[in-house]
Amino acid sequence: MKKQMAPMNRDWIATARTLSEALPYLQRYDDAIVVIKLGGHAMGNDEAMDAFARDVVLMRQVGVNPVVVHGGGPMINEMLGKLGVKSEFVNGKRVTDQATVDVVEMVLSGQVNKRIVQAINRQGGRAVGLSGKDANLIMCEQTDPALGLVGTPSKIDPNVLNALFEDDTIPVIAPLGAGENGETFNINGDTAAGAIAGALHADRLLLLTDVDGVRNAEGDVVTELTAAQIEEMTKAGVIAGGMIPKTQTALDAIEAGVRAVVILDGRLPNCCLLELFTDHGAGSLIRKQPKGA
Ligand SMILES: Nc1ncnc2c1ncn2[C@@H]1O[C@H](COP(=O)(O)OP(=O)(O)O)[C@@H](O)[C@H]1O
Ligand SMILES: CC(=O)N[C@@H](CCC(=O)OP(=O)(O)O)C(=O)O
Repeated sequence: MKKQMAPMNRDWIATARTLSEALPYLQRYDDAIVVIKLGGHAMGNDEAMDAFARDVVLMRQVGVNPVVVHGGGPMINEMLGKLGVKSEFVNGKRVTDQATVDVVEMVLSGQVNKRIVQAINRQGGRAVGLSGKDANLIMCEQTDPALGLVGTPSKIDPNVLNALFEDDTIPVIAPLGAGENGETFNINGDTAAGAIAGALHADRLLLLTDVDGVRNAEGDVVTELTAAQIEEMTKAGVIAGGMIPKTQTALDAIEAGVRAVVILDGRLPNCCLLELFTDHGAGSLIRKQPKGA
């Protein structure tokens, strides 16, 4: 039985000096599913990666089922540059031909995925890396012929994830998907995370990025955003660039049954724990509004 996540009544991160001191304050969040999208810009040095991995392991220890979906745009750019392959983005998506997708798969599934898996395992967790191609996790359709091998998830089979949860294992997913005709599709990391969270009816989707939340025209972070506000701010150009697919992913995920989505700064130490286990949370929260709100 899935339990509802309740906020903690005390800010144990601020008050507890050690983990053992903090543990009695933690409720058990049995079977809550939290999908965390770690963007390439939010991935820091080895120390920051270890801190992220510790957060993920601690989540598992208190009974949450974390699922990590990662990006790696800057790492793909670096490798494409080294190989002399030119690349361009249209509406936040990389135009992807066969040579590009080969590099994307090598970098995401090989390099970035294994770095995260190893970091979690070094912190005492049990992580397994996979991409959307494994066990037909993400089947894709072509998003737009003009973008080439960019995919939109058309069918998610979460069985492999449920088996991993049962086995106390943390899935780490690279955003690539399989096509009906054997193609490998490149999926935007936010889109892949939203689709996985939707299929799992996750309790939370955390989109970790390089800003502390969605900012309004005055530059202040909006702590809770409605669909109407997102629409208005996007029309006004206040939500722009990479924040457009993120807020759109959030709205789609809520529609698909995710309880809440939070856009927050992944570079902040303990950002996931601050968001999940403190009263004040972090970043910008988007959740289903009651009818008529
Ligand atoms: N209203 C807004 N609030 C916050 N950031 C915004 C806003 N509009 C545009 N942005 C931009 O969106 C960026 C995050 O998107 P992106 O660079 O694609 O993130 P990531 O690489 O983490 O997926 C921010 O760094 C910021 O420059
Ligand atoms: C289709 C598309 O654009 N795919 C992305 C996949 C990686 C990604 O999303 O990385 P970040 O989360 O770090 O931006 C790309 O090729 O860069």
